[in-house]
Amino acid sequence: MTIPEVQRVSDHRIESVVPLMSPALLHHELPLTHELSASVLESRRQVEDVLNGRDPRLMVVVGPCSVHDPIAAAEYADRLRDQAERLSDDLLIVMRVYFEKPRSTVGWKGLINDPALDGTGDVSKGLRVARALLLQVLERGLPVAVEFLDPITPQYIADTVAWGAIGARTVESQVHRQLASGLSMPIGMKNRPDGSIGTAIDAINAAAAKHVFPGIDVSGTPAIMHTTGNPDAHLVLRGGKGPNYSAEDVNASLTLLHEAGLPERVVVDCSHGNSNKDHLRQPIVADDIAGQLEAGQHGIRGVMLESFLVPGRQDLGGDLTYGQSVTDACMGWDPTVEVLERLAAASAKRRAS
Ligand SMILES: O=C[C@H](O)[C@H](O)COP(=O)(O)O
Ligand SMILES: C=C(OP(=O)(O)O)C(=O)O
Repeated sequence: MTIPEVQRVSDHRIESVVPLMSPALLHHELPLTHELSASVLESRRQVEDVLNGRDPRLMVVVGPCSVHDPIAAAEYADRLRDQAERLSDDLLIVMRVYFEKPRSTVGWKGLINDPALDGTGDVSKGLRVARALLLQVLERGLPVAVEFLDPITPQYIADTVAWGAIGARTVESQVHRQLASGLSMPIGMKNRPDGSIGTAIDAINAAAAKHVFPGIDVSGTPAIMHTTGNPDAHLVLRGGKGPNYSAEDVNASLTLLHEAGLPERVVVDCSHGNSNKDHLRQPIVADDIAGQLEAGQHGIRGVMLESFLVPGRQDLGGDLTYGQSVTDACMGWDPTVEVLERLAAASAKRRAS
């Protein structure tokens, strides 16, 4: 067989192949210092304590739907740090620093995949920019949340993460469940976009088990990963065809978890299917959840909010408004502070009861 024939057989639909640095090289360029490692470990411990009911606070995962401008994200982190400190008796605030966007069909896939926002796909630059921002957020004293979408990228960034999500579109995927079984932090399993909670419960069980699968190690070498299983995978209610945040929905989910022999704990996402992607509805959802906390609902261990400096969303393409989402619509800063205060007061009341 001639070389051109071999190429036709193997790379028929590959346009080009561009080398990528190894995770170890990126860690070398942008190291997690000893101090920051200690802070990640401490944040993970706090997240685990909240999820396991040893810490009565409410976890709030809050931040932009996606990061497209690291400068605006760093400004957001500055503001959020002040709130996290101020409300720390009642809330464990974790910043959404989401770089990987799962698309229903096609669309911008996030800053790691396409840091220039124009489809040129400079993944090397994307990983560098992402890791640099993650370190900046940690330096501000905030724990970090991401969605894990690509099975290769965790080796580049997961050492900085205190809470991870497997999204609604990938929660049924064996690849993602295996990945979750080996990740070092608690993982939220979202209900499927059609509302299926059983699929997320299957994912929690699958992630708790040991797995063996092919992956890459930190040097970038193909490796067979043997995982221990992740005991801290948990359900995230994000709504489906309709919302699923009501007291009845939460109780029904807790019952399903109980019947599956799993800890009765949920995180409720105020955005996505629970707000019908209308950012103005997120405070309404959060207020309902606050009411449930005040009524003594201990199964709700966390809340997710999509929030940025400027409310709403914009399309990529033209001149961009600083601090506004380019994916789903986000709450603006002032309503975010009001929602955090409402949730903090409800968390305090629940603790007192
Ligand atoms: O969180 C963001 C979006 O909801 C998710 O990436 C799916 O977006 P899409 O349906 O617009 O592709
Ligand atoms: C994509 C997200 O959520 P979901 O998987 O629930 O759609 C997200 O939180 O950014």
